Amino acid sequence: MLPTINFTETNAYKYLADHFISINEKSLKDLFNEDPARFEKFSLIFEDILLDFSKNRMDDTTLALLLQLAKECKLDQAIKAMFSGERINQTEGRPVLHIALRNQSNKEILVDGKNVMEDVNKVLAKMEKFSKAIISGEWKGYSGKNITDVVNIGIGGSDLGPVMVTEALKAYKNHLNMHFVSNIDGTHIVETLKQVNPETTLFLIASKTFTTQETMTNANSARAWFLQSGAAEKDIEKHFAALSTNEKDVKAFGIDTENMFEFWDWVGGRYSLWSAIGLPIALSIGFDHFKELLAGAHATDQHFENTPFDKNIPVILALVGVWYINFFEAETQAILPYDQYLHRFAAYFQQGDMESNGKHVDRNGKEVTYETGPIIWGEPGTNGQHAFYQLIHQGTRLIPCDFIAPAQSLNPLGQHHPILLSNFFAQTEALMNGKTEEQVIEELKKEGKSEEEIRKIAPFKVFEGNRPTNSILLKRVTPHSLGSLIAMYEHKIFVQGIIWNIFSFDQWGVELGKQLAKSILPQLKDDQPVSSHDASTNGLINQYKTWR
Ligand SMILES: O=P(O)(O)OC[C@H]1O[C@H](O)[C@H](O)[C@@H](O)[C@@H]1O
Repeated sequence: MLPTINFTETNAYKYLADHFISINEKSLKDLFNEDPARFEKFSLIFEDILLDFSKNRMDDTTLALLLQLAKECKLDQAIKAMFSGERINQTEGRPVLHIALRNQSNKEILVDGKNVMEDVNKVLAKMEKFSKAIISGEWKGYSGKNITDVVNIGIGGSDLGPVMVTEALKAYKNHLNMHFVSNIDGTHIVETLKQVNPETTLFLIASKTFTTQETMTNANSARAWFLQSGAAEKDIEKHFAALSTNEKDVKAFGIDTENMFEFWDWVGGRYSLWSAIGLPIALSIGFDHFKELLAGAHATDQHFENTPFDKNIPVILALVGVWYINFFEAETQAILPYDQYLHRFAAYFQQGDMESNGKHVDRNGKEVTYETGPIIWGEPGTNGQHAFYQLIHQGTRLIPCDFIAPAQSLNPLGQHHPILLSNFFAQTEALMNGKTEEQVIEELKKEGKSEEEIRKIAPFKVFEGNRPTNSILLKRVTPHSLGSLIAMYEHKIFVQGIIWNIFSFDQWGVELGKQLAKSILPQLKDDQPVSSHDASTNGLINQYKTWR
């Protein structure tokens, strides 16, 4: 069982609330001037990843109090509960064991007296054999040709992780063309099927439940297309595989369980890229690289489990986030990777974070009286700079940002990488230091502007600065470092959920819309006007009926 402590009733919270008043008056510039050792104190290196959290609006006291908060919320107990396989997803009665999927130490993890590592290793071995057969061409399509294209059909956690990782690790990719179909909009599957040949295409039907409407509809359309293109029922076994926990429905769909890659209810959808759901990753970059991804995540797991909180990267990331969300009242968190390969990283953690911690009821079943999960957003640098950074620099909101960049480029081309990184370094410096009115006036004078012109324009050119950032500098994007980085964010989300006293591993909030869609669908069959909804919904449905 997880602790059920209301963090606003801890001593640390009360001290933090007082302490906030004095910190809020200080600028980041002051904090750096006051403490020459600030960078050394407020940065951590883990393997080839440096976290610099020194450009945050906090000092030694803040950190000490935040660490005390973690202690008072019994974070240590919660970490132990997760790693030991306790059913910490209490609202669904399940353990939370994505850490087992990448447990390269193979240390036993027991659930109901059974070591889950046996099943995990069995499926990994099956994934290895299968991916090797497909990649090498030993596995043939129904007409004897090699597989050239893989179409993953899944949505949410059965899509976002594999998409993000295959994009992030494109530099490690083999000859297989990867396609991902998620949206129920027929356009997605139709446009994808235009690009592939049934004789050389492998479809992966990825769904934890194997009941998700979008995925099953897309899967059935893919199956129909395959059969209409000249293949026979018996050929399905060469071209369709399932990644799921639901053996019964996989069989009913017509997929041989030989081609089923299993995972278990203790793997949350948004934490499933390490499981059979990662098969498209293994196919795209090869199984050995997939294992390195798991090893990177495992290294972070060990760091998270065993490192004192003051040196523990996920814990620090989480506490700094809590500081902004609950004291500075920051509503959003930007994730800004300065790496084109990481272009889906923020989108991935929109699900990871917002589906986990977008909760308004605490672990006692009571309405919370404080903010929980932030709104996660972001785009890769430098594109974001030319789009929305204006608001981050000069808008009225405080937006904590995580800047992420690799020191080494996987595509060193002329001056591209130094230019990219000069922007990465410049942005966090600019956000911290800003530009004073005196500096603006000085610059305008140098440009030869008149007193009158200077007076008019100067206020608009001032940057107040004092805007907080984390910088995460990786040596290089590799399967290992990416695995580590993803796991850092996963555990950050876990820590925040513990502090906020919420359940991070269910997602009841997505159910209501699904339920209503199911009841609306039959009403769309005929042209009879509907009147059973509110006036707005009736009006929209009836207009649709006249226009379709
Ligand atoms: O993998 P599936 O069972 O098809 O689920 C796909 C997705 O749909 C659900 O609505 C949940 O919100 C997600 O957490 C999940 O990843």
